[in-house]
Amino acid sequence: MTRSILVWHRDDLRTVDNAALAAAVADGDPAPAFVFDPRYYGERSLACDARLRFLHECLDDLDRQYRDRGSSLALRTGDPREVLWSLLDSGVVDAVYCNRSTTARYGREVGEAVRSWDAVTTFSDDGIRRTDRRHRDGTVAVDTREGWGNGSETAGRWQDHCEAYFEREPAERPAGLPDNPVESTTSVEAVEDRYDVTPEKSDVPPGGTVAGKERLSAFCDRLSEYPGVVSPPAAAAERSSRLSPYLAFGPLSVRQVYRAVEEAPECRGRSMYRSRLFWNRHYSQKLADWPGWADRAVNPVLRGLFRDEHDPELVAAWTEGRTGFPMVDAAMRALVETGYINFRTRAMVASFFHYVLREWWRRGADFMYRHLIDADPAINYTQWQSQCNLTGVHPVRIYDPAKQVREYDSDGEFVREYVPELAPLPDEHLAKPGKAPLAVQEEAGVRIGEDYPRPVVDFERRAAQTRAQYADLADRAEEALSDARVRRRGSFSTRRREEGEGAGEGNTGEATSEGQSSLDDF
Ligand SMILES: Cc1cc2nc3c(=O)[nH]c(=O)nc-3n(C[C@H](O)[C@H](O)[C@H](O)COP(=O)(O)OP(=O)(O)OC[C@H]3O[C@@H](n4cnc5c(N)ncnc54)[C@H](O)[C@@H]3O)c2cc1C
Repeated sequence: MTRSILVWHRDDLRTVDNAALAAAVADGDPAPAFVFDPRYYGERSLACDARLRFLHECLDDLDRQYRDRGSSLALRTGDPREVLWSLLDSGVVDAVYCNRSTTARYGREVGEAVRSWDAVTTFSDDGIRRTDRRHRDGTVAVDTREGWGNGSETAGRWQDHCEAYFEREPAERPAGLPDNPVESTTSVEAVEDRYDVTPEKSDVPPGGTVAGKERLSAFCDRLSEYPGVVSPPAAAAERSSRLSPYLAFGPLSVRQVYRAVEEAPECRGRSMYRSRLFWNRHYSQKLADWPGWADRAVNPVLRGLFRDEHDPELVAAWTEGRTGFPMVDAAMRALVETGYINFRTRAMVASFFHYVLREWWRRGADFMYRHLIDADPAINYTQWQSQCNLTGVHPVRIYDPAKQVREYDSDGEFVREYVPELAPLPDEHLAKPGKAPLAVQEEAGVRIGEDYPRPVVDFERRAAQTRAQYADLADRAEEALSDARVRRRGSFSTRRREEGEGAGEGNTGEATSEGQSSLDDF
């Protein structure tokens, strides 16, 4: 008798390049399903409504793909462990197939529980090395990045593994499918009504494979522009790929994007972009190796840093974009209004939160995670830890927000869009509006201290205080790295450490955020 195989979709919302679906087609009758978990909805959820809407659009699109082939996407609500167990237990399906998802906290707990059942088969055709052999503390027993970049014979093994993934032919979309024996007990509309999903963000891209493919094809046509648009925040919002939410929810796979980009004419933009797709896989690998990334500092000496100094007023000024530092405020308002800011700007606000406001990184990382449409635990939390040097191997890079305005928004396009109260000021005063002479303020009709706040902290003083504190901790942090497991978690790049990345830009200790410009630069 043909086996009925439930294909459990999570962050793989596509029918092409889907190993679990392809295997279900080969082994029986696929029954595709998605389970809305109430944990991701409501006040305490770490997903904003705009991200939930993006997910819902992806589900509508996935359902259309299945319907075009004679099936449909079954929708259920509840704890996936209970929903899937009851479908297996009642005999509606005989087995569950799913792709491995690299996540943390609750999502990982659910995934691991389901994966342990005999009736469940998991697939990991995603460039991530999973050994699943674990130490007692949950870390992998085999170093998946063994030999990486250290000149040994095994150097580059992870890179080879990842490259092989990119080069392998992806599974094709199934042609025709049987009826889905799993009935939907809910709908996207019912879930939106029940949890009052009312997105307030603007300029959010539409979800789904069709929209993702259109975006990918338009981006491939302008790949040569990429190096020039990736850093300035206004240009990046308009002209960088903006494919990250599609990669996070999976209406497009990283491999599909990689292969489309490989077909474009060779140019610097193409190789830069290709590197970023490796970074995407690299950070997933880091989280797969150690799920603790989302919760605690890699280096035990730096754990809990600034946690007790918490100042709710400062955190509110940061989240609401009223710190008195125009680039930080524009960035935070852009994040909340649109769910997107580019890499450099994310790095700057993270660095500002931790080093300058001297706040515990997790509060900032969770806030950003909630608002990003492309929120990916593997990238967000590892990036926060690296920007805040919680590994003990990175330089303390403190971005000067005024310098960011001068270098990446010199015509004030980004600051004026998100901090309109500063718009009438001449360009040269947008970096430090408090320094604008009173006559200039008067002529522009902008009073700093009334229409726009003065800086909430003394940047130089706080930056110096933090640098001194990190210097004090340096020896102990270095010592903690003698524990092989800690060192391995923090091992982004031996090369970067040797070359002292971050010493550039006038010895301010500020790194270029494009420091990772090649595959060796992890
Ligand atoms: C503090 C911080 C938090 C971040 N959180 C996330 C997150 O939750 N989700 C997320 O997708 N990206 C995150 N990034 C990485 C990066 O900022 C975004 O991937 C990028 O801005 C998305 O825009 P894009 O699609 O136009 O990127 P492009 O510049 O067009 O890059 C293409 C793709 O490459 C990948 N990529 C780019 N930069 C990185 C990077 N540094 N690390 C890993 N992958 C990368 C992304 O998948 C991206 O879609 C974070 C960066 C920082 C500094």
